[in-house]
Amino acid sequence: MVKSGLRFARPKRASDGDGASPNLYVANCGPAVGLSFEEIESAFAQFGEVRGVHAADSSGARVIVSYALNSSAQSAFEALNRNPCPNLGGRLLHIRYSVLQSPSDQVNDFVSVSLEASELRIPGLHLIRDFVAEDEEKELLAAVDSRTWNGLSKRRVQHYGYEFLYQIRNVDTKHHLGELPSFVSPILERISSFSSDAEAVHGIVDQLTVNEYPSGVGLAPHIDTHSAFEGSIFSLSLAGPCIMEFRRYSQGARFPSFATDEKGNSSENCLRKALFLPPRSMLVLSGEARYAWHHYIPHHKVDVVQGHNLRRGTRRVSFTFRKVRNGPCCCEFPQYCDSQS
Ligand SMILES: O=C(O)CCC(=O)C(=O)O
Ligand SMILES: [Fe+2]
Repeated sequence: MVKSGLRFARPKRASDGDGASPNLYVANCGPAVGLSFEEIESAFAQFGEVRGVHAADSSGARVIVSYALNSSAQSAFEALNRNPCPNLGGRLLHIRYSVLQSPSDQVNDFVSVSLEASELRIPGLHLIRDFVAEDEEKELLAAVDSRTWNGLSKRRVQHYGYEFLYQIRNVDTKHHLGELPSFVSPILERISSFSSDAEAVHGIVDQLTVNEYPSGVGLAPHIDTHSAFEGSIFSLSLAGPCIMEFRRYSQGARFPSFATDEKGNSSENCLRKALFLPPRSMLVLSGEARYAWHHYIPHHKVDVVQGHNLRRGTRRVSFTFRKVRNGPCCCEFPQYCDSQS
């Protein structure tokens, strides 16, 4: 039985709710690790009446098992926590007591994922599938793999044209690294022929960041700094898929009055929409999509897309092409603009 509509939280402190909750937060357990809700329910039902099994978040690997009685939760906790569970293929479960969140604390971690950019109805957001062919994808990956990667804490990057400095979220304009490498010339040609953006022509896109994300690694919600780049942003996905979430915060972006946790969950209400990015597709962000919406890659190994669990590849490599800005940004979204605040 899968219930939705109720949200449970992992207690903030290990002792919170110990033995005083009928709800267990169970990690390493769920459809993403090959366990159906029915199997989970029947394994936990040995310890008492199970009222429901809920997805704890959109990872597919963490569930809430909700008992009728606290004592059942306690028995299951004592028997199964950090012990291989014989009825679930010997899986080692990590269990904590969970508490029901009050509606004001609830953060909706479930955003339905579209396959088509047009369904999101975000002006300036476009996705072009099969922007490169499979053999070109291999060549592009081989080209960057023969160059030096720079290690960040969870992913690796390469910068061309200008270096992007993560501490200041801006580019070092005084230090030109040279022309973009010749292996991206066909991509630049295609960008200029596909794009209606007059600025986005070959030779005018002058900065490239290549990101390599291992499976399970994402990117914190952000808007690319307005004062750093002008025109459209073009991001080519290679090697593996991911989902990208778009968020429109009412408070603006530069001096946010909200806090986001490591999953990007925010205490402030925002509009959230998500798009599946298949390998070899080109995402184009312009206008409102580029200047007013945060983009975010959740830190998932498995994305739930239209009811299917899609496992990320061992890596996703993206090529993000941008144009370094000359002069301040004069966009129509001053609340998100570092040049205008
Ligand atoms: O990996 C991607 O597609 C997006 C990268 C990105 O948003 C960035 O580098 O600012
Ligand atoms: Fe970005």
